[in-house]
Amino acid sequence: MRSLLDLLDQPEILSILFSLIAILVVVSLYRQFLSPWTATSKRELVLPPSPPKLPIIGNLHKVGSQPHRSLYSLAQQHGSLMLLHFGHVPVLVVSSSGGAREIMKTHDLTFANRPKVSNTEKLLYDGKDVSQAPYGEYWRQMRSISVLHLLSSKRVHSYCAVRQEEMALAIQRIENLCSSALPVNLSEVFSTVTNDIICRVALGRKYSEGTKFQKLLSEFGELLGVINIGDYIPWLAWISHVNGWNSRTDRVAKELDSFFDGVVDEHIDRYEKGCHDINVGIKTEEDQRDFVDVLLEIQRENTVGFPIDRVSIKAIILDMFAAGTDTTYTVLEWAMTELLRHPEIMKELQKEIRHVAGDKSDVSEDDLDEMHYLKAVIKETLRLHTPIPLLVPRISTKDVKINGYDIAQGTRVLINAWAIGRDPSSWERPEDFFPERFLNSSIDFKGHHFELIPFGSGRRICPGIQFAMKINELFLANLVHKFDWSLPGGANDKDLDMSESFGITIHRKSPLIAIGTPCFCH
Ligand code: HEM
Repeated sequence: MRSLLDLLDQPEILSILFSLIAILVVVSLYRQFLSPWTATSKRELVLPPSPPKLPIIGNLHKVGSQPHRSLYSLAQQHGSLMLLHFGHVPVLVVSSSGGAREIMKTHDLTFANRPKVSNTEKLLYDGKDVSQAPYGEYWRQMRSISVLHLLSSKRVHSYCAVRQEEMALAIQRIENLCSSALPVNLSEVFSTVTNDIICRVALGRKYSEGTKFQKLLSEFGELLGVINIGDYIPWLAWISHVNGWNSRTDRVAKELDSFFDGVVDEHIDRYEKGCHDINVGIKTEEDQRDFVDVLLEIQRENTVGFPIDRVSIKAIILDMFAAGTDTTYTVLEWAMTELLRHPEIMKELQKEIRHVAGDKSDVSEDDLDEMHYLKAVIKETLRLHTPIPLLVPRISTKDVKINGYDIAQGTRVLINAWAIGRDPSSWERPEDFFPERFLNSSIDFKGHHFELIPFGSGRRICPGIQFAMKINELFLANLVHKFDWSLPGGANDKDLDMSESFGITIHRKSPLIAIGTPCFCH
């Protein structure tokens, strides 16, 4: 003690001590008032559990090529609300129905925005479409135009004839193959039918370059699923140049853009020539125009209160294809896969459909209301094979507390709907394909039951649910009504390859090939 007092007597030592105290005061004031967390000091923040991270890349190495599966495994160890870091970017991963409710219901407004990533900026016209548009007036107007003129129940009902015609053509193609005892590439049939229906109602006609367009769309879906390292670690952005992702993204964006330019020009030409009635797509009593005609009219008459340019028109049409084709046909693909793996469920479904349809050779849309087992099969498919397993990412627009955890403004949110669909606290025998679970249950997929959210929920819920479901129900019903199905070469149904593709929408990695035998029971 004595020697300490002696030391304090020396003026140099005293001045060093005062400087140290001053530094400590400044640092603690900074931490209190100027650190990024303004409301609370970092010490008091309660953050969700996080797996250990590596320097620079954070947890990116844990994501892998099947993010819904790797994030599911991580959540088993770290919990259903888990904070990861992709490079320097915080990412909240939600894997429980309760957490999803917090994000998409309790705090829906806070999470109503989408994060900006370079792939979607390039591929989706820099957020001028509906799905990536920032939450606000532009998004509201674009979404309501799409709903009013394409996706509302009334509109969807008015395309009934288009669906029936396209389904009849597809069934005819299958019958031709079956009569020559040839296997049917069901994946291709499903994708063509969905694409043709959307083409006819949105663009007014089918396009002969349809196959090329379909290929482009599937490449587009794959690119949307790519994690671009530069979005998370900007100084590593050069990697996407070297590995070719950037040039591939640019090429796909350019080719799709020139396709849609052609479509818009064709519609403008037709309007200028005064041929409003040569539309071969939809013929409803009240309106013979297709969706592009409607968008061009809105542009000409400036009815939304702000100018809509050509880019907005192309973006909104692309959205309908991008969001509507792959997602819809993959449900058919996985439903038929599961039915082929479970012949007893296939038989039960055929029994219901053949009972309701009676002697009729085709199932009509009016028959569908009575087909409860069919609806259960589709729900079970959406639960186990959620088409967009991580939904479409959201971002928090302000600091918020979720289940007691502090979530900072700018945190990206991935909702693992695929994991929620197999959460044992919500589902018995979660890994089994068991449609009966829905027969006496009120659980639906329209965004109110957070155990089953394949279409999301809240303000940004998918507006295409009815559009997709009508196609899926009608086509699946007719397919199993008209044919008995088996695997080629007498393969065992349990051997069916179940590998998943890579991308934002998860479909089968290998196409679904099956043998159809026409059923003459009607
Ligand atoms: C089985 C078929 C489909 C599935 C599983 C599906 C799924 C989804 C999901 C998960 C979202 C994000 C929802 C959220 O953030 O909460 C979404 C958004 C969207 N979907 Fe779908 N979708 C399907 C069919 C369709 C169809 C047929 C269309 C139109 C033709 C469509 C148009 C859109 C649009 C425009 C958005 C963006 C909505 C917004 O951000 O406001 N979808 N969809």
